[in-house]
Amino acid sequence: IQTAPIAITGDPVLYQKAAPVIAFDVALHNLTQTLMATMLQARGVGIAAPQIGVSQRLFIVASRPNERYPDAPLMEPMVMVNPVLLSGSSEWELGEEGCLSVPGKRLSIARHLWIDAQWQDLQGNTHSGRLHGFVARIFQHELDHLDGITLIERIT
Ligand SMILES: O=C(O)C[C@@H](Cc1ccccc1)C(=O)SCC(=O)c1ccccc1
Ligand SMILES: [Zn+2]
Repeated sequence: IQTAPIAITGDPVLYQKAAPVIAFDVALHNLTQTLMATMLQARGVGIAAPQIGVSQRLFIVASRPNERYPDAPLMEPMVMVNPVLLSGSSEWELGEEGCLSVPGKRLSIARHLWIDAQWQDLQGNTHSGRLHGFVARIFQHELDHLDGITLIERIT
């Protein structure tokens, strides 16, 4: 399966608002496979389509325990199409984040403790649910990518 180069700070695609996915076709499946392979190769816990130069509203959340979040859940990677943050907890939590598009940086970012999210799967079915902790953090980080926001913009 093909991997793709990851766009890094300065690449205009990272600062655009991504377009909604409308075709749940074989092209979307192929894009998702490339996205997944690229994330796994880069050993990320998430990745958004704009990070491989595709300005579409699609990302993957793939939490696993790691040195910064040892109690993070090990989860099957979740493909989220046209994701929406419906509401977020009033409590925020500071946590260390990295970004595959901002190599070598670890920044402390405030995120909602939990969020109510809605998204579509690759078949176009709509799902919704409450995400907590590290999974909620990854979702919020990836959603920023779909809105042209990277860690650097979050800090400033
Ligand atoms: O740039 C990305 O979207 C991937 C990013 C996702 C992310 C990491 C940490 C918090 C929120 C979102 C990464 O996977 S960075 C590299 C990494 O594997 C990692 C970094 C910090 C903590 C745990 C993992
Ligand atoms: Zn990132």
